[in-house]
Amino acid sequence: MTTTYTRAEVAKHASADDNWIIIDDTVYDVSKFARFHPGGRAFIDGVAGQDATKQFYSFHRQDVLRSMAAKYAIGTIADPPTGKKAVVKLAPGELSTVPYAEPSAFQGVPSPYYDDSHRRFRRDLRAFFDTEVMPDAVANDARGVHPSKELWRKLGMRGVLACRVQSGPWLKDVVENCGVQLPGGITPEQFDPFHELIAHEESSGRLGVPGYADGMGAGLVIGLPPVLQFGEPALARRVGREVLTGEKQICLAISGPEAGSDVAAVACVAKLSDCRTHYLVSGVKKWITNGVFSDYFVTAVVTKPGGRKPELSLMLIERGEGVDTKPIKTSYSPAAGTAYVTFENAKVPTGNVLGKIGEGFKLIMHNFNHERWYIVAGANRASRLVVEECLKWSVQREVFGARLIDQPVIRAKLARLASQVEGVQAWLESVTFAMKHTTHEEQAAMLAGPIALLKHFCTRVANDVSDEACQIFGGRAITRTGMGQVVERFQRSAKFAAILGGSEEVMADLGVRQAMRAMPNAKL
Ligand code: HEM
Repeated sequence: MTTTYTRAEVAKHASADDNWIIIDDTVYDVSKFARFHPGGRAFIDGVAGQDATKQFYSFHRQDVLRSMAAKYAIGTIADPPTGKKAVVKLAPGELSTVPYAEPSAFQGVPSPYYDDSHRRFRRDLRAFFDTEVMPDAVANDARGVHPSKELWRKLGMRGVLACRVQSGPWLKDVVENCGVQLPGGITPEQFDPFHELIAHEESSGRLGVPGYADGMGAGLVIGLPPVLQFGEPALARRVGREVLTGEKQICLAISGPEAGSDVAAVACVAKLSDCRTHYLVSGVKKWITNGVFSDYFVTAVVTKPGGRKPELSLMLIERGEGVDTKPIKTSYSPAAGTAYVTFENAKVPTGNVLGKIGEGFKLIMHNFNHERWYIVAGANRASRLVVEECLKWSVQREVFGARLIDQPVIRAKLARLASQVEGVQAWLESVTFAMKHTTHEEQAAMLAGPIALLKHFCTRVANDVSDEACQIFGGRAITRTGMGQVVERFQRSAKFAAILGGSEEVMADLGVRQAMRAMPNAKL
């Protein structure tokens, strides 16, 4: 497409049968397209021979140019308009320059937390997701198609999966023995909780496709750590390698229809066989993210029933005879693979017990702080994306003769949303710094309360972001395609983070109860 045209030349093609238009600096011949235009031909005919940039951005997202419009492009414009800023088009891997669209450290603001390795790491991950994932993610999210096996392998070999579980010897193992390369060329020794934070932000909330993004590893982030930390060494190495290279998939199966967040009420039972070589597991698990396509289920089972305090254990169950999964329809995409899992005398070798029999509750609790921290990373990044959408839309949408951004009421909403998202981010980074410099035991003692309150704060903020973004986008926020699609997907899924990993109410209560433990006999 090397041909260039002047505006005067384009203006000669100004009829319904011979219709050229300009969008940004590109010339499109839309003569044939007009009658297929989803918005009707009148709009297209109405701008024949003209620069339709402003009208185009009133009704379409930029990706329509990359997809549908591309085949009608015939050249570029020789005389771009003077005095106007060109519309920004980010290349894969480039970060947004819209204010508040990225954590401030990635918009040039000095930060004590990040160095060059983190910047390289984020850009490399962004480029990977922009080129390998985003082209299909929106369509697959809508169709409910979860990430393909090929994509999983790429996520594995490009180190994305390995960077989403807590650091440990497994990272070095898959780099040295399985050919996994970490994003941005970082080494396992360099990897720290800030790299992991970035990996969660880039792999989930930033993508704007919540169901599809959860389908790309939510089960792994919470399911694999107990195997790596508490599995027999040979089992941990085998499963760790298979899952981190993207060959196999794993999920965490704790909650059941009888027990939502009440872990002690789990009714899935494991009975030791007479020959004592295996357990037979029977019971049901519900809301198991990635369960539909997982090969492994890290499952909480009752090994000794006993009223309110049954003996709980954790086991790795492999898909096979006696294991059945079916999809649950949730308010976000089936691409997440949310499952109803049934075990019927599923045979589990005793070597697949994680930790010791009876340690289930302790093992589940072991990773709860990390799980909540990861949920905040993804959820706040999703809120931030919606703030970016709101900022862009407020500037491009004109109504009652003025831009939305010219209305004080809109500016007040934007101020509140941006401040809240930045507030969560600042606290999240300070907690991440503390995680980097403390042992697991110190984190349990010092950070359990703050992380619970942070999660509560983050999901309250997401609720506000969802609410206000809907008001800013109006009818477009409840329309699955077109301008408001990111907001529409967000408001259908923002509540997820307020429920899973400990509900908002439980988080608030836990945070205050933890504070009371440390409360001195202080008086006014
Ligand atoms: C090559 C140029 C164009 C292409 C490929 C195109 C494509 C589309 C597509 C795919 C939609 C469906 C909405 C969506 O999913 O985003 C749409 C809707 C629409 N388009 Fe276009 N369009 C073009 C140019 C224009 C222009 C220049 C105008 C106005 C002058 C326009 C006005 C509209 C309107 C009013 C709608 C309906 C929006 C709504 O439902 O709210 N289009 N167009």
